[in-house]
Amino acid sequence: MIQIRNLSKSYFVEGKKIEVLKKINLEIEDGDIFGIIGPSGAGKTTLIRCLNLLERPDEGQILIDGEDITKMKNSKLRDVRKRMSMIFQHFNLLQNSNVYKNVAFPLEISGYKKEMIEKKVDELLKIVDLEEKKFSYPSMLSGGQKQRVAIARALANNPRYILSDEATSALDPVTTTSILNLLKSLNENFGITVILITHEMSVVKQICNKVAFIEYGHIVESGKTNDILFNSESDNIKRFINPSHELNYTDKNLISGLNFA
Ligand SMILES: Nc1ncnc2c1ncn2[C@@H]1O[C@H](COP(=O)(O)OP(=O)(O)OP(=O)(O)O)[C@@H](O)[C@H]1O
Repeated sequence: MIQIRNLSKSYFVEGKKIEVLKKINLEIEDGDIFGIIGPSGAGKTTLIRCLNLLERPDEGQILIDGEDITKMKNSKLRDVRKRMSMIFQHFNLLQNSNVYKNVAFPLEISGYKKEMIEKKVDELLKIVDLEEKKFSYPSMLSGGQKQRVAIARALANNPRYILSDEATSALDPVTTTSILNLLKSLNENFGITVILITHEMSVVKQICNKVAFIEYGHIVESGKTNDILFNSESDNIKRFINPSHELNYTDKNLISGLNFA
């Protein structure tokens, strides 16, 4: 289980402090497909980057099975991070390496022997259904195929968590569904917990069992997906789910006070 406790993060831009995450509290249980949704600039990417300490939080704790990873050092931290793989909107593949080399890369870094790497890459390409593209280069692949390579690479170190940062945002709806189905099957068949950032409600509806809505660096609400989708009291969430949602009284007053002339 991951427990995020009072996590805060600010940046300083030209001497001005920008508070990006403000006392975030969240719990992600093993086996969850946990969606983090919210408008652009809400702090979603920063939050996910804090989870694997690509960004160091200023305050707060990130407990994995009760142990605070922000206090861990060297090899212990390396081991925890190794089991948190990330996938990205733009795939981040090595353009001058073929599919085999891209997937083999983390295994080479981990010091596996050549025969072991060959066996493992073949297994991984089978899981993502890309065996026939083993010697293709990224430029020869579709967006969905590139994301499958990235997922195979992400699986190389037997991750406990996959952190997905808008991994389907550059894909068409059909390809999005196929990538989401792949993530769901990894969750079901290998017990991998998926933490998924998206600004698309359709993604959350398709695979997330839980969801947190983040806005201006705050968690507005989190819980089971259906509870957030159907029972949320928050107007901001309702509007995010359904942009044509009726504005509340304060919003109407605000708009009627504006001068559109
Ligand atoms: N390294 C940085 N230095 C300064 N400001 C940053 C940095 N990274 C992010 N920010 C700012 O933090 C805020 C949150 O950014 P973040 O990328 O986490 O939001 P997001 O919810 O993922 O947005 P989007 O959906 O557009 O990707 C933004 O105002 C952004 O400009």
